Amino acid sequence: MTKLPKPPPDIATLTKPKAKIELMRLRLSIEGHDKAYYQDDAPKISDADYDALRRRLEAIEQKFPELVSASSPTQTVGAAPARGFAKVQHAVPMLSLGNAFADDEVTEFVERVQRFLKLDDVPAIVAEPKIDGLSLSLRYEHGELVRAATRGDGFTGEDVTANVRTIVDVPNTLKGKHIPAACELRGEVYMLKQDFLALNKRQEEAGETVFANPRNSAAGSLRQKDVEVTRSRPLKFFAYAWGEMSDYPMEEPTQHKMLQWLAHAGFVVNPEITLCHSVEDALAFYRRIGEQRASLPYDIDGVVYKVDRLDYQARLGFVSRSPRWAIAHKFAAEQATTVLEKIDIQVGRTGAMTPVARLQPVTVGGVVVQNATLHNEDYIKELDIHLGDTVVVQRAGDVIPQIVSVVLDKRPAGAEPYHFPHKCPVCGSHAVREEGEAVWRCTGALICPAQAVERLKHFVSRLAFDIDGLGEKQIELFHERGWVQEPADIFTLKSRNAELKLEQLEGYGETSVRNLFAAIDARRTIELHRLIFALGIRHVGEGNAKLLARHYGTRDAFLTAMRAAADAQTEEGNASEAYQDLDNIAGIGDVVAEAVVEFFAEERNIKALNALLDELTEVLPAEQARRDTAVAGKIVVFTGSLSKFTRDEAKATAERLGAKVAGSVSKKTDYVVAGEDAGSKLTKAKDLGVTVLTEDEWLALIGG
Ligand SMILES: NC(=O)c1ccc[n+]([C@@H]2O[C@H](COP(=O)([O-])OP(=O)(O)OC[C@H]3O[C@@H](n4cnc5c(N)ncnc54)[C@H](O)[C@@H]3O)[C@@H](O)[C@H]2O)c1
Ligand SMILES: [Zn+2]
Repeated sequence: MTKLPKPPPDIATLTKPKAKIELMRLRLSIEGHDKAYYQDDAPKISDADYDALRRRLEAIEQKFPELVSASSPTQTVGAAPARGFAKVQHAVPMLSLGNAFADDEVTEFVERVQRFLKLDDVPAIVAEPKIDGLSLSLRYEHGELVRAATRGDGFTGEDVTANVRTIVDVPNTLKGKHIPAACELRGEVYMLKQDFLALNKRQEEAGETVFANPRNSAAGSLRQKDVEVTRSRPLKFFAYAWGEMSDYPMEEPTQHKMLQWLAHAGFVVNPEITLCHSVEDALAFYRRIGEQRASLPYDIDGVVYKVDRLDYQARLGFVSRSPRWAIAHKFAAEQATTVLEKIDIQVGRTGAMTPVARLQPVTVGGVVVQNATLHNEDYIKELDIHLGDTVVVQRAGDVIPQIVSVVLDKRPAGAEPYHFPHKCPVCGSHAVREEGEAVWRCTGALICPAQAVERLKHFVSRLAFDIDGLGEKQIELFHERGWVQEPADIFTLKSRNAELKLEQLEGYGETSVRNLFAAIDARRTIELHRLIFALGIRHVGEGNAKLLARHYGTRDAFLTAMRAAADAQTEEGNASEAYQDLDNIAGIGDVVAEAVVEFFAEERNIKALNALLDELTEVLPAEQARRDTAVAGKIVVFTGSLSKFTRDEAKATAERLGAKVAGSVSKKTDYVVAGEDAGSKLTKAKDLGVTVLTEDEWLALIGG
């Protein structure tokens, strides 16, 4: 018996108010996933899970038709064109397809067509593999390609003409005699599985985006702002449809004849496409292609059946978002069962701990799977996973394999439930899970090897230690060589250089090494807020670091208070005076205060911090914000390009004089200081009636 996660409430018993709420929730969720999928080419859930959300939405809307609105996902297609692309209006909309999952839904589709057309016999039906890519419309005028557009929201797509000209399968000029004066020819851009794997490997090595599956990789590659990037990606194209046709290139056109014409005109048409004369034929095609699925060189996610005769298609027409003359018969998610041997915790670059199931290798849809994601602690609890369980693994839509359920009957006697570790497996620091969050995070910000590179990069960044000549690249190199593991190591490079010999590194010489050491030495004196920010404590950005520095004033006052708060921390929480004092700082909330205390409660961090402090000569006390200036207590926004001072300088000065510098304009803003080419912030300031100052006026105001 298979245990399914979270059975949703039964639709039959759903009341209207409850339905309304659930519809709202489903719509928001679907819209979010649509954006991730169509605009960002990076889905967050599997297609099967997404389809389940849609099906539930449809079922509820069917029960309460009065709750269907025009903006419901059941009435719309895809997502609006993304910013950064010119928009193209489709002469004939590009729609979606209705879905069938079971055989009898296909039978019903054909019966519906027959009833609509009043036909006694089953009409001829073209069965086509449903290519898992993205659809593209190509406009030809007098046989020449003039414009290429993505589907977008069905009515308006993105102009990708320049990119499409790099695709070999798309002819620039149509061949043959019967070329319509104007036509929009359509089909699917896709990527071969092997090309997708090779591309991902290259991307991974270069530290670039890795795609979840060939579809996203095709979409991401086509929708590039830089044509050269698209050119470097191996995109392919199958033609299977059209939009506007000024006239048809044949008498009594049919889907099948049109496909042949597309092939003559110079397109690649899928070789598996078959003309069927009965539902049985169509289903046999579905099964045959389903068996071949894993060995086909490209991904397909089902079969599309289309009524062959175009005059029938025209009579059948459309319902909201899809044609009545076609339907997509989807393949079920690919699943298999196997044994979960153990669960490993992977620690990400910012300390997030992700559980990964190690499985006995199993083939799922033609691919060997040994690892599957378990997302987080709650997911494991919900599925009630025990080590040694037999589990159902799914590779739906080819996202990372997931475990969807446990086969309880096969649970070995004495199998232990899994307890999520409260310690980082990489560095041993304690882990915390913040309220309202699903992830556990390692608190060893300063010392955890899994986080080291990210943390060290942060440590030397512009608003932290800002060491000349020590940027992200150098940090990566020094860390890789084992020379710098934690911040203090940066300051001992010089004393270890007899051994390290930095001057022998490629690109370094005596002078650059001398300069680097001088730059490091210069930072042995550092402002308190930079030191606090550099520690990389969760939720402590530049602003919070400044609040803390100003409140405590000196290094010693700060450290003493933090140690006191951390020492007084108990299982039940934080009740100490030191904690209350921290929590009461204006602008510092519970979340920040707790994160700070967690950092100081980890001995390993304290050790690393002390090692760092030993290397520093002086931590400069925070400058107290002044209260006696013209701008004390005022909220200021700087915008446009400033010529008299840099943005950082302007900010530092303003803050020293007691002003608060904000990033965006609101009713609370007192002054907007606008440089050249100030844009929307300036407009907004004018709209809200906020005082706008030039750079000179600002300087006059602060007496500078
Ligand atoms: N995982 C997610 O978060 C997420 C989010 C949104 C959509 N999706 C997935 O996207 C799909 C829904 O998107 P959709 O609205 O594009 O519908 P669809 O993919 O179900 O069907 C329409 C599309 O099929 C394609 N197609 C491929 N071969 C075809 C052929 N031979 N003839 C006609 N069309 C063909 C066309 O591009 C067409 O636009 C579902 O599979 C869904 O699971 C997933
Ligand atoms: Zn760790």
